[in-house]
Amino acid sequence: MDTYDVIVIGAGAAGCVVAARLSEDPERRVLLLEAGGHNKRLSVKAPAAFSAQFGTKLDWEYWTEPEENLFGRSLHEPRGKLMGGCSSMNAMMYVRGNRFDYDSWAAEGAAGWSADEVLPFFTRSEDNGDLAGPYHGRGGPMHVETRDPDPVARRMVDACVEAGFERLTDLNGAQQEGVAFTQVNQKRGMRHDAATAFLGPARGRPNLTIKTGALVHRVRLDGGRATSVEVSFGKSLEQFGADGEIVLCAGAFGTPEILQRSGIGPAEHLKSVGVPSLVDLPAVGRHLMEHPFQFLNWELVGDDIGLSDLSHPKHLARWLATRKGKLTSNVGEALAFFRTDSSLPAPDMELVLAPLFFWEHGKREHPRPAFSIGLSYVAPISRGSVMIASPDPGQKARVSLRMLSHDSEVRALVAGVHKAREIVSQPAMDGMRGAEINPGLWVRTDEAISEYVRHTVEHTYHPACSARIGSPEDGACDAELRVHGVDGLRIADASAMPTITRGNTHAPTLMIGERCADFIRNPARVATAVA
Ligand SMILES: Cc1cc2nc3c(=O)[nH]c(=O)nc-3n(C[C@H](O)[C@H](O)[C@H](O)COP(=O)(O)OP(=O)(O)OC[C@H]3O[C@@H](n4cnc5c(N)ncnc54)[C@H](O)[C@@H]3O)c2cc1C
Repeated sequence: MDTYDVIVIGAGAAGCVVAARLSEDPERRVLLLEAGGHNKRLSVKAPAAFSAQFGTKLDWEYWTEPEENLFGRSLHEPRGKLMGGCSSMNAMMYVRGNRFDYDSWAAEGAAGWSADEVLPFFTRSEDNGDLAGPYHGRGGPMHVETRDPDPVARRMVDACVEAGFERLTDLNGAQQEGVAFTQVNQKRGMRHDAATAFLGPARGRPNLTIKTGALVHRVRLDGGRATSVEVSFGKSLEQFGADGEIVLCAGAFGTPEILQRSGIGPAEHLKSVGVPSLVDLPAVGRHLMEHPFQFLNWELVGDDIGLSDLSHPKHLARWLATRKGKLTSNVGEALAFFRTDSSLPAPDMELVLAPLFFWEHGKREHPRPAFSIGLSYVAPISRGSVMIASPDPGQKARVSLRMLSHDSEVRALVAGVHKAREIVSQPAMDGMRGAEINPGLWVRTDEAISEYVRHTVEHTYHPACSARIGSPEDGACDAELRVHGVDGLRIADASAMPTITRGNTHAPTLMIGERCADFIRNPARVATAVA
């Protein structure tokens, strides 16, 4: 059996950070295991093509169980199965969330995770091409920049300002509330995913071994310590030993799946699916959080057609020749944050402003040019679950979001629909605003909008918190990301978030990866966990 100092499971957003940082020490032998393959594909590199990956072999393609509050609909949760994980599939929006998120984490027991304490781990990763100052980093591995937005997106931002939003340049600075063009993870017109950014400079290191096509079945324990990993490459089964630590970075679905298959999770459930329980941790797979996402679309009239002709071959030709043009769009070109209720401590709604028709994960088309506003409800309270149905790693877990379990969540989305309509009615949109396509003007009353939301709401592709930091009764790991009841096993990915952040989840997950690497590199320096 080949043995390493550290084994990292999953080369997604956080896994790439952990493997790259830990292999900076040439004495540390690091193995990175990834079930998917390489990320050198057009649909990965060309920013606007991200949704072309959905339903392909690059997508784990999770579907939720029928959602009880959404008239029994099952929702598709695409998840990147390739180097970079979802960071190679996402819409590249670089958003850290609100400082209230991190201060709440710390207040609820996650010692060391307050906004001020996590800031250096955000800036350490960052190479911001446009913004500087105390909130931003230069020279880090992950490039961040503001693109040149489409004219339709510019007008949508002007309309937000007319509707009362403050115009900002930085949604990751002192103030999140307002409207700004999106900062994105792109470099020279291409996606800058975590594999490219973090592993690109690390690949040549002799102490870093990367294995793709490596489906991790389970972590093996010996005397309460995680000592090896069982992996299949096609039909052949192999085992790799860890002298030091094993770090789970398989994402909000993959990490609780692997823990449960390893016998670490809710004992009763594990027994019921034929897995011997080794460590009874009820919270593994519970507390799953996700942002509900409601799109609205309008027809676009006048000379500007936004990104509506994106699939025309001339745009691909231009991008291939120059890495410029419409294919560099991340679709969500501008973002606005606001509170649906002024008594809230922080914004609960993120508006994603997109100069094209987007509906059902980009699968639907509209015969005429259009633009969209997506409402991402960033302060949800519903909790779902990720539970394996068998010990077989080829069988995906049962995922339930239990989205919109609380009427207050629907009320917030209804307020968001009213706000989006108010924005679109502003003078800045005159000459551009056509007929409302979805929901359509006949859906007017709060009651009708509520019903419509339950029929059509999706998610923002942000599952999190399914193996979260918390006490052994309520969480999977402590504040230094160590799995409760097991030595030598940590969790570093979106599943570890105590609660979901108010914004997109990629940047916070990179930060979690940075923190995990720091915990492992500097065990004496880090504070003792409280959780
Ligand atoms: C379509 C889409 C759009 C998004 N848009 C944005 C956005 O614009 N901005 C933003 O901030 N966030 C966005 N996100 C969310 C963001 O990308 C994720 O929150 C983030 O990538 C999560 O990182 P992670 O490390 O937790 O998991 P992932 O990045 O999903 O990585 C997990 C890795 O583990 C691997 N893995 C899983 N199971 C196994 C196993 N058994 N064996 C071996 N390997 C395994 C996976 O293949 C994957 O590579 C989006 C996500 C999607 C899918």
